[in-house]
Amino acid sequence: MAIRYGKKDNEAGIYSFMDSVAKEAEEYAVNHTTPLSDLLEEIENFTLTKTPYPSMLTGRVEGRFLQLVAQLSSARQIVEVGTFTGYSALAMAEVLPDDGRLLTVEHNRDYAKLARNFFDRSPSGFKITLCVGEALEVLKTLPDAETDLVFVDADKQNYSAYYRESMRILRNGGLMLADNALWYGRIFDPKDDESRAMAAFNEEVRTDDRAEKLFLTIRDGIYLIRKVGSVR
Ligand SMILES: C[S@@+](CC[C@H](N)C(=O)[O-])C[C@H]1O[C@@H](n2cnc3c(N)ncnc32)[C@H](O)[C@@H]1O
Repeated sequence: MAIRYGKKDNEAGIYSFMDSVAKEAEEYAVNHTTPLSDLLEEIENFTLTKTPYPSMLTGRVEGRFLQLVAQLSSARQIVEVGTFTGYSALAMAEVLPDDGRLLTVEHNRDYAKLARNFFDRSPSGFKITLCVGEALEVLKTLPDAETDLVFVDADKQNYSAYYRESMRILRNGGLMLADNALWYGRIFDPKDDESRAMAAFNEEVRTDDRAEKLFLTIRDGIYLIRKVGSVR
């Protein structure tokens, strides 16, 4: 099924990266990428048609990418910051082995309820723990160096703080994926707090010798970071 992206979120609001830069390329990529499970397709359709901010959804290309990264890195312990309707969490959980676990954190109770209902319907739902709360507070409770993969997709002002906590909880060789690293192109000339925070986060990662990094222009940008040194 062909899926069309690029809806404006609201009248006042934000256009997706695809609208302004590469909508056709994005649709082409979607239609040349293996669809995910029926339930993930249902979550995607639900989110695109029934929620006020559909562009928050990662979607098929990024969902498949997250699955591949989890598979190729043989991840067993995954932490996600920003659940929304549960799409990316479930995508990664589906490729985890049965003894793998994914913790996802969401501070909006309504979104958490929607996600939990979807997780309950999935045969992979038992691998997911959904925590309702402030992501930074939850990350601070996690042990050092036991996580294989962190996916950050939430409030932009906290990305640097999420990065520091991720570098603490990741094992050496573990991976962090930071979504919206391009922040709709606003990082090139940041004019607001969120854009400045994203530009500062990208710069912090770029100059951190504890990390190998690859800046990907998939969708709204994904910063792929591999922890290679010990935490100072
Ligand atoms: C871009 S959406 C996540 C999309 C999701 N990863 C997906 O693929 O569908 C960001 C989510 O993070 C949540 N969020 C924002 N700030 C948060 C915080 N400080 N703690 C926990 N959740 C937060 C928002 O409520 C929102 O649901």
